[in-house]
Amino acid sequence: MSELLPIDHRYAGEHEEAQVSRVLTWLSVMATAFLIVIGAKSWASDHMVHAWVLWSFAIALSINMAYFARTGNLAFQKFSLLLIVSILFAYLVATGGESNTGPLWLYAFPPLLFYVTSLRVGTVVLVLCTVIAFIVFSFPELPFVTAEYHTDFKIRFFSTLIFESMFCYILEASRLKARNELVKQADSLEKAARTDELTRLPNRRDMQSRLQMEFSRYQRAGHHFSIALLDLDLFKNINDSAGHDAGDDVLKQFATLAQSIVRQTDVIARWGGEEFLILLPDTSLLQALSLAERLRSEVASYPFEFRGKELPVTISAGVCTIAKAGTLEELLRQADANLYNAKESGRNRIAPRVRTRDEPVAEPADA
Ligand SMILES: Nc1nc2c(ncn2[C@@H]2O[C@H](COP(=O)(O)OP(=O)(O)OP(=O)(O)O)[C@@H](O)[C@H]2O)c(=O)[nH]1
Repeated sequence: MSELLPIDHRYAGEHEEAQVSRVLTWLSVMATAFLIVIGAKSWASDHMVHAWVLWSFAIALSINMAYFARTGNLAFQKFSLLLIVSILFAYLVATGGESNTGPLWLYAFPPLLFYVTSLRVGTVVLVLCTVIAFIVFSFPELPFVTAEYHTDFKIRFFSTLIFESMFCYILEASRLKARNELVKQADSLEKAARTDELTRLPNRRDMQSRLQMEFSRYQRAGHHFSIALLDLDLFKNINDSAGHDAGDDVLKQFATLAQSIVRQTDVIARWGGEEFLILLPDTSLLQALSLAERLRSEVASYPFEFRGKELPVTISAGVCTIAKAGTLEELLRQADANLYNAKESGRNRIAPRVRTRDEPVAEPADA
């Protein structure tokens, strides 16, 4: 039974990754520039150690950018950027930076963290950072802590940081929800654009892209494939005698029957009107003829009916293999010509003719 092609979001995913990586690169460039300038300011104020520490972080960020430009490893870029920024913030909180304003830079962390990681990882890292900041604030006598903060500042700092973190969480959660909603909508639109509304089979557009893919596979690796172009015989008579609804229902019944007969790897699509096309990957002409013949005979003996009334349904088919055609256009043209021959020879048959038990026949020249 054929399935619709799975929607490929790899392109969208890659596009998103590229965008994240661009944002991270720009943030790294800006942070490096800030660190150089603030480091220079500290140098000018005779805070040599602080200046050198800030420049070291600027160097670390530059190395991270250069490494990413060389390897393109986004996961590593994210991880090392977060690590550098976390250590920088820990340093700023512990030393107070310039005039005890270092902790203020921590406000830049929540949006960056949620953007770069997930909501869960971001929350865990933020809680950890808050705990570390709390320890530094509470125990100024710790060996690596040189700054002391006013109680008022500590209370305001924590409450605003927690408020900002929650706000960023909510914003990121709604951004992700909207994004997932859009992806879902794009998914169903894409599916609808590739599905025939009446039979729920892949439509002509979908089949054309599958044919193109199969043809590329044939050109690349020499995998042969065949097609069978099917047409319901004298379908107009069904519409005329039993009504358009009956015709529609017959098309649906035929689609279900045909899907149950073709292999999992074969694809049957509604090619248009009462015409269907089966794509048979890795299938020779003889195998394709045998499948088409089986389908023809199953259809001829299947009790199609509409509102209790039995309807006589048969199909004709033109089969062709890529080995005999060379190009997709020629393949379709030959299958169509064979279908025409099948109709001309009396319908309810396959062309080129296949040898049956009770009717041994030679293959025609156009096979
Ligand atoms: N009910 C219904 N009829 C359709 C649909 N699509 C095409 N048709 C009808 O299919 C009929 C095709 O008629 P023709 O092209 O004359 O072919 P045919 O009667 O099948 O005769 P042969 O192909 O020569 O065997 C037309 O009457 C179309 O209106 C559909 O979706 N539903």
